[in-house]
Amino acid sequence: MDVHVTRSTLRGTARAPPSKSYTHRALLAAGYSDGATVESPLVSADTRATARAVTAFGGAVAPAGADGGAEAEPDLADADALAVEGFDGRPAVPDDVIDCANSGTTMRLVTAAAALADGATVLTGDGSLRSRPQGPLLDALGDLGVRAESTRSNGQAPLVVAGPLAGGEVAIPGDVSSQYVTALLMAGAVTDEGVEVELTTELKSAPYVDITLELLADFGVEATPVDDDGDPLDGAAGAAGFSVPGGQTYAPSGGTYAVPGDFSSISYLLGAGAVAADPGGAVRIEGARPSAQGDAAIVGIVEEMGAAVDWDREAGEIAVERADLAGVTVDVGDTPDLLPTIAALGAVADGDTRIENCEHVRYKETDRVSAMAEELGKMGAETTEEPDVLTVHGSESDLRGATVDGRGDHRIVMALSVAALAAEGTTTVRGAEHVDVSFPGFFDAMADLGMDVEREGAE
Ligand SMILES: O=C(O)C1=C[C@@H](OP(=O)(O)O)[C@@H](O)[C@H](O)C1
Ligand SMILES: C=C(OP(=O)(O)O)C(=O)O
Repeated sequence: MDVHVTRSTLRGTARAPPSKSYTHRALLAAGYSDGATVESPLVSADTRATARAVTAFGGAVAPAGADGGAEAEPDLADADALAVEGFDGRPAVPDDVIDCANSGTTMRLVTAAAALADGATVLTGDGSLRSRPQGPLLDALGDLGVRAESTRSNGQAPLVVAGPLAGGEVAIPGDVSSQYVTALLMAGAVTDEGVEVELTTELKSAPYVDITLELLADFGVEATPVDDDGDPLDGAAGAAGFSVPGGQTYAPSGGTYAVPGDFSSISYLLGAGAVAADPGGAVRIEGARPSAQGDAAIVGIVEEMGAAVDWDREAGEIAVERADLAGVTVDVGDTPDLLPTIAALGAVADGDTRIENCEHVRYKETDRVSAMAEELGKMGAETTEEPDVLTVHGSESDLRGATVDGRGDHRIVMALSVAALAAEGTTTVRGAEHVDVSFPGFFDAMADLGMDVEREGAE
């Protein structure tokens, strides 16, 4: 699908979709349990992949309250809650290959789950996912005595994993993906011996491990970040390792778990308001309650760029007014998914926006550092790309409509659409259907706020 976005003025209220990161973890944690209900889940292409994996391991995922038919893949769309039948810590050997589609989180978390099964699991995904790094996790599982291989011996999917995993001590780098740590902690809790993870390089994307720790605690599972001396820390930032005792049982209090709103998705709504809210009004965002999400940093970033932002944390509501934005310097070591949004805002702002510590943002659905530099360039933005830094020269950028490529990447599509709101004329974003990965209702929400958007071709 192509979308044609013409410069527009926005006003009104949008609701943040539920968090993708929490939904993945909640579905898998419910799978590790003997059954639980996941309330207000994100139902999207990526979270469907995790639901498929839970089913492949012998669990089941269906809309809560639906009369339990035996459909292989029940329609989860629009479900307010999902009833998950668990596999109780003992995944069955899947009947078929697990297709993780475009979802890195699914592939990493499910690879470690597969290591618990007494037999082989094969995991694959789309072309993007089959080019992303899985080697460090395969090596770690290999060191723990499990067969864990890339079929092409290049550290990329397709993967073959054959357990069972008993637990133990393992070392892994922290600067490629935090999802490896999340995967080992979630699986480690149901091993016999538990797992101790030592980080050989500094942890990037650390708040995502905090999300994991928060969710594990809500499912009654203990896992602890530790410092160099093995002493416990309050959070994942600065951790030298992690420890999860084995023999634990997943069970959320009252049998249900509620997913909070998604701050990575909120970043587009907030960014759109900051560049295009009606001067006499504001854009309001609901579903923005605080949680462990590092991407809540977008609220402070947009404020620092000069927009008036009011966040009522208790009500979970953010109001943002349009402003003449100014460039900022931001370290995205903890918040890789904000890079496309910040780059788009930087192209609209005056002065330079320097996005530092971004090398790991190159290992996502696409190399997002190059993708944003090149696609914003087509719209007239000047950028400088270094391995670890992207600088957007806002003052030299004269944004105008162009045809840009979403690179098959949901975040590139949404960020370019935000830039398009402020560009002269009309911008065509190719491959816009990929928003289905994390924010299926993105263009409906934007149109409701007043975006002038035409959709062309199949969704
Ligand atoms: O654990 C998670 O839910 C995620 C972790 C991050 O990845 P990395 O840890 O690979 O940086 C993030 O980019 C991704 O969108 C979701
Ligand atoms: C990188 C992302 O997700 P994943 O790693 O799950 O593909 C993302 O949502 O931006």
